[in-house]
Amino acid sequence: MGRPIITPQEMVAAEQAVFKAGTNSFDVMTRAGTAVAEFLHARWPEGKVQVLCGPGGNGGDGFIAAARLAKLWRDVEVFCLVEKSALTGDAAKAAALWEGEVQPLEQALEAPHAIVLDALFGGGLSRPLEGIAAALAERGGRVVSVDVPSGIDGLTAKPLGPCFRAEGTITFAGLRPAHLLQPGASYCGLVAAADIGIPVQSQAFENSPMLWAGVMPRPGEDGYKHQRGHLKVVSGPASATGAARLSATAGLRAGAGLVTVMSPPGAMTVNASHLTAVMLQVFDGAGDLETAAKQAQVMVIGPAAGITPATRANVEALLKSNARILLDADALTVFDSAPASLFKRLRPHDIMTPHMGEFKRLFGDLADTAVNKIEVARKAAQTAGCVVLLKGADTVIAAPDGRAIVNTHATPWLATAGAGDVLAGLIAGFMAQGMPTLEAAAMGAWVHGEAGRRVGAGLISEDLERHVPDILSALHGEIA
Ligand SMILES: NC(=O)C1=CN([C@@H]2O[C@H](COP(=O)(O)OP(=O)(O)OC[C@H]3O[C@@H](n4cnc5c(N)ncnc54)[C@H](O)[C@@H]3O)[C@@H](O)[C@H]2O)[C@@H](O)CC1
Ligand SMILES: [K+]
Repeated sequence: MGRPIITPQEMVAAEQAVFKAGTNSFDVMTRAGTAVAEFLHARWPEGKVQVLCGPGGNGGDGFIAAARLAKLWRDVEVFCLVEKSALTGDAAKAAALWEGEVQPLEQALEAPHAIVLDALFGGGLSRPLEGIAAALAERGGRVVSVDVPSGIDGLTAKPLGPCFRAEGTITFAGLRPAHLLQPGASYCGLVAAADIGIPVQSQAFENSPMLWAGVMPRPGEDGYKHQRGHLKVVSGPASATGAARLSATAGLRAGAGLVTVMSPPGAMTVNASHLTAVMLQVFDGAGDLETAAKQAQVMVIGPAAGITPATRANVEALLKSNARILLDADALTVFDSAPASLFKRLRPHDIMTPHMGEFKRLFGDLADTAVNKIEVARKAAQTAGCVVLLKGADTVIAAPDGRAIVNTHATPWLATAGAGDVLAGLIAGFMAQGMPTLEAAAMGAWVHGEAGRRVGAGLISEDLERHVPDILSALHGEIA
């Protein structure tokens, strides 16, 4: 299914439910600590391990991991923020399993080691690290963290103050927002989620082909192009046509049967001189677009459309048609003074794909008031009444019904002119073939990220579409 995302608070509730039903909480901690040791030992197999234990459950996992690592013949030293005798509950039971010495945390600063196991605090931390814990966080070195890097708020994905920067993080049951959202994710390194027998339910998932492979569009053996959907992309004026063509070509690569660029009369020549498989149709005003939308499954408007009253009228006309609409860039910005007039027209199967700048123009301070980016996108989707894909290193896609998908399958090289136009085209191309909007957006973000990774350094947006056939072939289990 892809890994579920739960908040630290939801994790506590899930644990409590399982404990209430009779599962022994120390058995669960034992599974957690054992998973920690195995994660560390498998990926960092050599060198002395310095285990830093906090006063609560996170420290408990650390003691169990230390005992297990010693059984695996690892050289281990344990340091604790509090006296062993001050530990209570499961953490005290865990500490009792560690037969070696427990040194005060201060002594860890100078002690020789190769790898640090950071078991100071979990994702529920609510105040900044102080004193020796803060000094250890700032020391650097090779760190493996339990649950989250200590000092990071698992819910908001923000550092509370000084925090550890890990090469790897092992958490339990599902992922926390901090493992995927920035800036927290950049402190986590490689993230594993161990099954410790706590079932979790969530409406938020890490993007993975497993989420949408079942509804991936695929042409039938006896299919023809008209069954694969018609996508139409609205072009800007003569001096700004490239963005629409990037979207259109990506839509064709995504598999839409027919793709048409809708061109203003003055841009026909320049569009015609650059298009081959993509078709071209003239439009002169909003009425023409509304008519054209009757012969389309999906319309894309926004890439270089122009921040003009005409663009606004075009969007309003398209939203009267039965086609699903993808709104990007200028099609969003033209509503910055009257977002409600856009929101009342949008339907649950439409989609907008803003970056943070465009988002803030439409949704104001929502981006700063919601607890994290997943909630930001969720609230925006509810407010706008359509699917919202909020771009970034951590792209969040949310539907009005509360489902959310976080895509981190990407590369910073994608932060370049035109990459968003390609993303819009891919999503619209999948939608044109009948894929539900949320899943089409998740697949679009994933394929886009994978294409970006395959190009790597030096990427320009024109490079992306060439990689789409191999990526789709692999997703369909065919040899490219
Ligand atoms: N039985 C369970 O509940 C399980 C818990 N697990 C582990 O337990 C962790 C959660 O345990 P806890 O809820 O005890 O949380 P923590 O282990 O993060 O410890 C919180 C404790 O630290 C104190 N504290 C908070 N901020 C501090 C600061 N800046 N300086 C000094 N002290 C501070 C708090 O007052 C509280 O006593 C998870 O992260 C996970 O590693 C796992 O073992 C799975 C099972
Ligand atoms: K930790």
